[in-house]
Amino acid sequence: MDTATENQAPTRSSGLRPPSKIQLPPSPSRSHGLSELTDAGTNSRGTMGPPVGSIKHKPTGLHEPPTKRKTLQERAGEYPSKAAAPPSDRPVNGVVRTAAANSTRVFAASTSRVPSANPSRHNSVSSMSSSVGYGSRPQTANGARPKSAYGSHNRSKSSLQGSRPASTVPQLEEEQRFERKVFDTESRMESMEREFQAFKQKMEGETSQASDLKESIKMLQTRVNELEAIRTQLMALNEELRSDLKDAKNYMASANTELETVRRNHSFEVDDMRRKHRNEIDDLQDRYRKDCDRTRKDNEEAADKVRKDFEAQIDKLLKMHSEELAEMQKRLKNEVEEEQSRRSREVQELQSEYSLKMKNVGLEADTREREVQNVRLELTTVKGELDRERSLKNGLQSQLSEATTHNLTLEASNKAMKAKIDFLESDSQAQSQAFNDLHRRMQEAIEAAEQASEKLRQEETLRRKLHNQVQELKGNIRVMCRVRPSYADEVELAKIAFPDADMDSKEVVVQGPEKQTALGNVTTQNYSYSFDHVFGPTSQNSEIFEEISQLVQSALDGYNVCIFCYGQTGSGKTYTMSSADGMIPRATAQIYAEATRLEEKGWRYRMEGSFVEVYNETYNDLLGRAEDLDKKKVEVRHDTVKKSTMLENTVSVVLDSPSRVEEILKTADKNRSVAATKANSRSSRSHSVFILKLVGENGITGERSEGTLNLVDLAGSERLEHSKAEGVRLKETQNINKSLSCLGDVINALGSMKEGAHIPYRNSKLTYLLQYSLGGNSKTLMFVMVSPLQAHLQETITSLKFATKVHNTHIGTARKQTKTRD
Ligand SMILES: Nc1ncnc2c1ncn2[C@@H]1O[C@H](COP(=O)(O)OP(=O)(O)OP(=O)(O)O)[C@@H](O)[C@H]1O
Repeated sequence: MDTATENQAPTRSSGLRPPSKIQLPPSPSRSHGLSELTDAGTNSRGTMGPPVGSIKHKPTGLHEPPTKRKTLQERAGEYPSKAAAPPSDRPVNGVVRTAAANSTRVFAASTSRVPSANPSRHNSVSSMSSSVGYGSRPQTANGARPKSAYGSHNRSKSSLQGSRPASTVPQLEEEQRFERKVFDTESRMESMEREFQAFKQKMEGETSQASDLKESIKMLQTRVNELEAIRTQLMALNEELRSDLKDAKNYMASANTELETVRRNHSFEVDDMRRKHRNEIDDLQDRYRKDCDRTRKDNEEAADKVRKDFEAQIDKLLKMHSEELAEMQKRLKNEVEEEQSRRSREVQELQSEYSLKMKNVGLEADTREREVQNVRLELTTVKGELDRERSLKNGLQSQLSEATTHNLTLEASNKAMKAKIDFLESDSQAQSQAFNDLHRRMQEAIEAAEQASEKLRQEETLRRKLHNQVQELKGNIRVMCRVRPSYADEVELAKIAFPDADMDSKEVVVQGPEKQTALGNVTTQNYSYSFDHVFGPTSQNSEIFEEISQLVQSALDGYNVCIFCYGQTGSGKTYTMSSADGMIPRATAQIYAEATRLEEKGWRYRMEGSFVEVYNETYNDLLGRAEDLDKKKVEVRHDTVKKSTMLENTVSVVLDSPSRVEEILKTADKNRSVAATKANSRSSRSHSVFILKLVGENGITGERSEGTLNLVDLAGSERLEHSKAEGVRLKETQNINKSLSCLGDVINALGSMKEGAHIPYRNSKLTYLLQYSLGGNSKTLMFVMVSPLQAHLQETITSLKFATKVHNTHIGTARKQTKTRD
């Protein structure tokens, strides 16, 4: 309601000076007439937010009611326009109606009320209204106010009742009082006028503020418009950016596709390179090994031959020489002896003859002298005979000188013989010189052979290193798959394909079971798996061994190696592992051969084999007595420092010949078959672990290596719900499943291993036993065995999934357990 309407009401009812003269300035905070502006201000704030402090309610100096004030319109309706007020349910109007109904009474009360020292604004307006209300009374002299109006007011009642005139004097008093009151009222009106002027000024100030506000609202609206324009621009920009983003996303997607293609190509290339590299390394190794063997053999043969030739030649020469010498000496000696004896015999004969003749001559001379005495005549005859005798003596003397000459000749020939002996002896020196020469050359040949051996030793060390690098390149956990052949009576076969059998042989595709779709169509799904190698049904154990022989070599080189066969019952685990030409006999045969070969390089190996089974989460010694099975407590101890495992209460066999392995396998088989009478086919229900400890020492280089080869034939992996086992079988199956799942957990944990992460080895006896043969310090190979039967299809798919999980696991680098002697 506008102020005009507000001011008309009292005029109509009272006839006093119309309060319409009082131009109530609009005030947003105090006046009801300004409530619209206030509302507008509030609205503008509501839409624009709090723009300026000027919009805040300012204290006016007037007292404000603690409660919500009535609008001017409401106030106007209180008295004069009560009849015109539209009926309304609103509480304000109700108040207005109540006020209108009691207006007479209210105004009467107001006249007697002294302006409060602390009037509310309501009161101030009331007082203004009351003045108006008071003025509205009929200006009669008697002031005949409705009695009820006074009577209804307690406070007024007492004062007015007591002063009510009963005659003219009191009427005069009443008029005087009335005039006084009129005077009071006028003076109050004046003061109110002043107050109103002040108020008006204030309101004008407020109005200017409001116009400022409007100005600022306008500015704000302009700003809003600007902002709106900016928003539109931004929206457009946003659109552009969005389309750019879309383009970028498209570009990213195409780039990603390209990248993916490039990456795939790259990975193909890397795979190809790796494969090529591996093949080259294998070829090189083979060639190198063959070359080494050939060189070594050639060297050895050449050295042997030369040595033997020399020795034979020397022996022969020495023999010939000594024989010849002995013979010549013997001959010479005989000749000399013979000649000497003959000469001495001759000299003796001549001497004896001469002495005899001299004796005879002396006797004859005696006889002659006696005869001279007797027969002087015969003296001349005797003299002639004497001359003859003298010439004979000369002849004999010449014979003696001849014999002496002959003796001298013999001596000369003896000397010549001696010279010949000397000569022969000097020839022997030449020969011994030749012998020395030969010896020296032989020494040189031996030295060369030793150098070649040393080179071979160095190359063996290099080979070990290269071998390990190759193994590391292949990864420390490898997974291979083998599908066993079917038998004649096995007719319902699963569809298993080997797409790359002619190339790498790494993939196997299994056609899944038939499924019916919602539309009733029967569909099948192909499951493709990829491993390090896939062996088809025609593969032989020898081919399998070719793939693992390098791991066996690693065990000799000082690594822990674990090879295990995983798969359901009847899939070929035992056939692969422990049959007559399975991995265990082949591995031990290779180890023997290799250990023997390494002997010439200074290595001496000690091999010890144990065979244990894990049945129902208990260890059993398969090399002990059959009756001790399930009774004797086998303990597994770990040396955490040396990172090795010891078995207590088990028989360990020193393997000093390949035939010992056969014995071990037979004993284990016998023990298991004895136990099988108690719990069906024991081999299918337990894990068997063949443990071969290899300790090598090199006397030349001082190296020492300790490796372990674990060959594990796991229990059948069929699922519980599929096996429908009960009783003992149920317990067996539960234990098998638990240990197999623990094995998976351990491999999983090793794959995702962070430094110091917990590996749950202790969760099963199997993983506890293999603690140091799985993981960082070992090389692991898993064979997943597959049955070709359709009936086993689900188990086959489960096994292949498990194997894929293992295949995707990367286990840290293996460490060699090699020590160097102090
Ligand atoms: N590659 C193969 N070539 C020929 N015969 C095989 C082959 N693999 C397995 N067999 C035969 O299949 C049968 C089951 O094999 P095997 O006993 O090795 O299975 P398994 O997985 O060890 O079973 P279990 O878990 O019961 O010990 C045997 O008769 C075995 O001779």
